[in-house]
Amino acid sequence: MAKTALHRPSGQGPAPLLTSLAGLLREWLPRQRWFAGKGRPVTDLALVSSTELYPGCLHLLVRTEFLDSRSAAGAGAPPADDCYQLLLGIRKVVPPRLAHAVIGRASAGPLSGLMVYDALHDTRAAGLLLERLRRPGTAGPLRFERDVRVTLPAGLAPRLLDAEQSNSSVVYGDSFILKVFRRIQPGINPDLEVPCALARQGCTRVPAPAAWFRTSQPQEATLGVLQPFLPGATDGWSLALESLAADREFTDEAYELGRATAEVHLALASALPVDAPSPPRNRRLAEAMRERLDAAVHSVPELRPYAPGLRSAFDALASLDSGVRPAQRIHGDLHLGQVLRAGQRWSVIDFEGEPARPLAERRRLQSPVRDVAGMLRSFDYAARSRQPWRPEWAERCREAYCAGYAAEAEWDPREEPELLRAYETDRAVYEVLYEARHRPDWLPVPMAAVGRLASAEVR
Ligand SMILES: Nc1ncnc2c1ncn2[C@@H]1O[C@H](COP(=O)(O)OP(=O)(O)O)[C@@H](O)[C@H]1O
Ligand SMILES: O=P(O)(O)O[C@H]1O[C@H](CO)[C@@H](O[C@H]2O[C@H](CO)[C@@H](O)[C@H](O)[C@H]2O)[C@H](O)[C@H]1O
Repeated sequence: MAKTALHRPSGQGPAPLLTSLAGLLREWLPRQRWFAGKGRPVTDLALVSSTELYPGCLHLLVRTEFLDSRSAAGAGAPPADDCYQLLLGIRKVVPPRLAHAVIGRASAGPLSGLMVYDALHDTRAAGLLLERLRRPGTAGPLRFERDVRVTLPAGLAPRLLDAEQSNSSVVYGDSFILKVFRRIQPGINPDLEVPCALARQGCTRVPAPAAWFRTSQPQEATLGVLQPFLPGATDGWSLALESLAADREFTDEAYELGRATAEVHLALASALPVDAPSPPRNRRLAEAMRERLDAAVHSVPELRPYAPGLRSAFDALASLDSGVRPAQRIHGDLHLGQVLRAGQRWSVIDFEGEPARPLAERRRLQSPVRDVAGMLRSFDYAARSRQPWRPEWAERCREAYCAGYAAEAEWDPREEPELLRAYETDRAVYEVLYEARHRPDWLPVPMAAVGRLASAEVR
């Protein structure tokens, strides 16, 4: 990844503060669910920016450096680095209600002897963050902005979500939810950009951003987005598992979900640029998929025996000379955990894209078939996550989802079999990497799909 100012601090950062925090953070960061360098020790740490949000609460951007022996370059690879957003509380004594949020006691530097904790767990800090968003303005390099047409009441009670997340989210009084991005990359985050564009387009399937904050130093980057909370909503993953446990069909829900996905894609194609299909683009796409597979084989050697079969999916895409959908902005990481159902209606959330990919890549125009493939993989995941495995349940959901999509979009993703297979394969490879890094117990789920896809012919 190209180094940017967010990755390369200017060197004039508040070094004494780092003396207080480096040891604590080096230990604490790799244990966080949202830390992308899982399992790799932090070899170096630097402050990119530090802002006192209010006395006793520091906003930090920190750069972590780690040895990525799993990268395609192997054990001799240069250190990789990431930038993370932290909100740290500093107190002499941490009350018992915040014991679980403690990072440790600083033993040196200006904070010597003081306790440091993750301030997002602190209702006072989370409440003050909402106050900042209610009253647009700046704090050092941070800018707080909002849609002035939305009423943001004062004093909404905050609670930090306890979900398995790539970021951290705080719910305010069941009215709003603030996503605080953890891994920060320069540029506008698609999770702000895309929902704003959809709101302008009048699409109501996606909660519209009500407020957000960003930094302008050392580079422009989105730090957090506040949006309406959908009360009583349940995510698609929980609903699918409930339906499997009760031996119920999920085809009506899958059909509606297909329609909702198509509605969002149509709105995105109107709101943001679209690119005509072309054979060179197919070849470039297939090449990128091959490269990702090679890198994944390096990291997860279990993939190696399947690689030739998986590559054949990418070869089939490369040799297509027509019939591929135009590229447009898409969701980019669509799965059952990214859709919420309240009453009979599906909403779509989390337009960040696959968190491990660079921001520029996530903002690229892509085929909407990629999202369809993501959701198809998710039905398979649900069916395989329980015993007995129910492949026919997943198959019926997949068909219903595509039928719903076709009814709304007026084109059927099943009419693009080479593209669909290539994207499903690419997604399964991503999932193998994701599970190997984050949830090794789940690795057999995408590996089973890899086995199927490697031996599959285009249907
Ligand atoms: N607008 C919303 N209304 C209700 N719940 C939400 C909303 N947005 C997110 N959530 C909840 O927060 C969880 C995490 O949100 P998500 O955007 O997927 O975060 P991350 O990118 O960190 O994974 C979701 O699974 C969902 O349960
Ligand atoms: O954190 P995000 O929601 O942005 O997405 C990441 O984590 C997901 C798991 O929480 C992961 O999704 C995979 O597991 C899901 C079941 O837990 C399954 O429904 C998805 O189909 C499967 O891809 C996702 O890949 C990852 O980017």
